[in-house]
Amino acid sequence: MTATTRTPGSPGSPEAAARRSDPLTTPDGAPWDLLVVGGGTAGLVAAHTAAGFGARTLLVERHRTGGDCLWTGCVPSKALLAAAHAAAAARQAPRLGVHVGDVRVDFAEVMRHVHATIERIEPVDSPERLRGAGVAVAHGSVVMTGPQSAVVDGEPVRFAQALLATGSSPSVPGIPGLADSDPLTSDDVWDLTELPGRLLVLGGGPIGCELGQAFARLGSRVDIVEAGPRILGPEDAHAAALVRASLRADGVELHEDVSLERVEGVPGGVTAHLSDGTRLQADRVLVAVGRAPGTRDLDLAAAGVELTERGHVVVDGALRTTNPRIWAAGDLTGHPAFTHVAGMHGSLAASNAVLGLRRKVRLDTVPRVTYTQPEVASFGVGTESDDPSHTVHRVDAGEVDRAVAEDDTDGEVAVVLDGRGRLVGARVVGPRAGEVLAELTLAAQAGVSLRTVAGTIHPYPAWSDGVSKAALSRTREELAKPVPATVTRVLARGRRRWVQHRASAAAATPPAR
Ligand SMILES: Cc1cc2nc3c(=O)[nH]c(=O)nc-3n(C[C@H](O)[C@H](O)[C@H](O)COP(=O)(O)OP(=O)(O)OC[C@H]3O[C@@H](n4cnc5c(N)ncnc54)[C@H](O)[C@@H]3O)c2cc1C
Ligand SMILES: NC(=O)c1ccc[n+]([C@@H]2O[C@H](COP(=O)([O-])OP(=O)(O)OC[C@H]3O[C@@H](n4cnc5c(N)ncnc54)[C@H](O)[C@@H]3O)[C@@H](O)[C@H]2O)c1
Repeated sequence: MTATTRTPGSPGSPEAAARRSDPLTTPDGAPWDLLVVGGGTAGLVAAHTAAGFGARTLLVERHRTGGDCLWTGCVPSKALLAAAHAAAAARQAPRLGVHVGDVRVDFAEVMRHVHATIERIEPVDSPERLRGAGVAVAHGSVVMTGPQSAVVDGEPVRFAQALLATGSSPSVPGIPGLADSDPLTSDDVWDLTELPGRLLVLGGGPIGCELGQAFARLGSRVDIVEAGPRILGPEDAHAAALVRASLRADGVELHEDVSLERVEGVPGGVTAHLSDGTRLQADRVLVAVGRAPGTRDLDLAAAGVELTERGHVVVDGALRTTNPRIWAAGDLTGHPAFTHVAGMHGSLAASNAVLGLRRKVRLDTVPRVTYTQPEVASFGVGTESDDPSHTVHRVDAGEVDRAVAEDDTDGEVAVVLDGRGRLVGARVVGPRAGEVLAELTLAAQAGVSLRTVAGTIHPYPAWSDGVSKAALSRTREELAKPVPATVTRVLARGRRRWVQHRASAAAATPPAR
């Protein structure tokens, strides 16, 4: 934990290292081949890719490289969930005959684990790693001044091409009294030193459900207020129902299809007034109602880069903006806001820019995983598709022996096929759902048929047995159709006659001496 014992900003501290800037001009004064704006996942991967191809690349980051994922997103949230799920596993152990006594959570230690996790991963995303790969790194805020020019904290910089990767930040709605209640967001919840006794989570999307469950399992009394009809809106009703039941078992109070009308400060906390008349008391409010693209301060109009109504950068399938010399990747594009998308798109946009390619993004196989318990993982067409040509094959976790052995059967594997039998979507709910889904994502991406998945030997009793069973159920259904059923019956009958014929021929032949 040396980083926390140094004086912030002192020479040699991580803060000072993050602020060290390379010159904004190339050694010969020519424009940069690629200016990368933003050092989150999209910018980091783009800069590494471009420099790897020999492009003279400058990355400018205004805060700290690593972006949302490392400092305030995926990494701390999964570290917090690891502690929360460990507490829940200890509490649930008696159902397997294991008694661990009272479970005690030390929140300060949990947060030390969260920050130690960030610290262990940080070097991978560091300016030193970028410089080692041949990327020049500068600290500062970029503002565009023209189609091929910008300033970094007022200093001019010229580029042949640029790649925008400024990400997104939490939205805080203008609900009366909310701003005055000092609400937490995913940006600063990691600074908490004490577990809030009562936490009101506004928004039941992935952040609201993951953090709501985490805080409940660590000991907070949690209310989640979701304005939409149900939590985890893009997932289907069955997946949401399984997560809802699990959250309730953790003691979370869910208020779905209800909005927060106003927040009133009271001694020691707030009273939240909901549209159904409910009043909730809370010590803190955590706002998780979506994110706004980081495009406001860039003066993109000066560069000829158009924005959508919601402020996302307009990009074509090759991630080129309306300025043909400027590309964009990550959360600011409005593509699914995930680290794996930001990374893949950062790499693709950089290769397109530097090598003059026109490779296109593919969005139909983008996986999304919510790391609640049960975990929910899906891609492509949902199981509630109203296209009559789509068929859905489901396997309940109760049919998966591993789930039975672990007494964890609240889940399922479901695959969606189009009218031509192609895999166009899948959803897995249960332990390691993200890992289990990966095989199906690859199959859809590579155009591998479900019959090939069914014919692949899956280890028993792995969680992937559910995928194998779903694929086999489809194959059996295919074989039961009139034509294949007739063909297989005819083949079996013919084979039986042939075997009988050979047996009687052998019986009629005298044995050789
Ligand atoms: C709580 C939470 C949990 C999450 N969990 C997951 C998860 O489990 N899995 C997953 O795939 N995704 C997860 N995400 C989403 C994921 O973090 C983002 O999709 C991803 O980090 C986006 O990367 P990015 O590069 O587009 O943007 P960012 O990481 O936001 O990077 C943008 C960078 O640009 C810099 N910047 C902005 N403006 C300027 C400027 N003018 N000049 C210079 N620099 C600038 C910023 O300082 C920032 O460092 C989570 C998000 C949150 C909030
Ligand atoms: N596991 C993961 O991959 C993961 C985890 C967390 C976040 N993320 C990414 O971060 C993004 C942002 O997450 P998020 O959960 O903040 O946003 P979100 O947009 O995915 O969900 C926000 C939820 O808040 C609800 N909502 C909106 N306004 C509201 C209001 N005034 N009151 C109550 N509810 C309201 C919406 O109906 C929605 O259900 C996600 O879209 C996701 O891409 C990913």
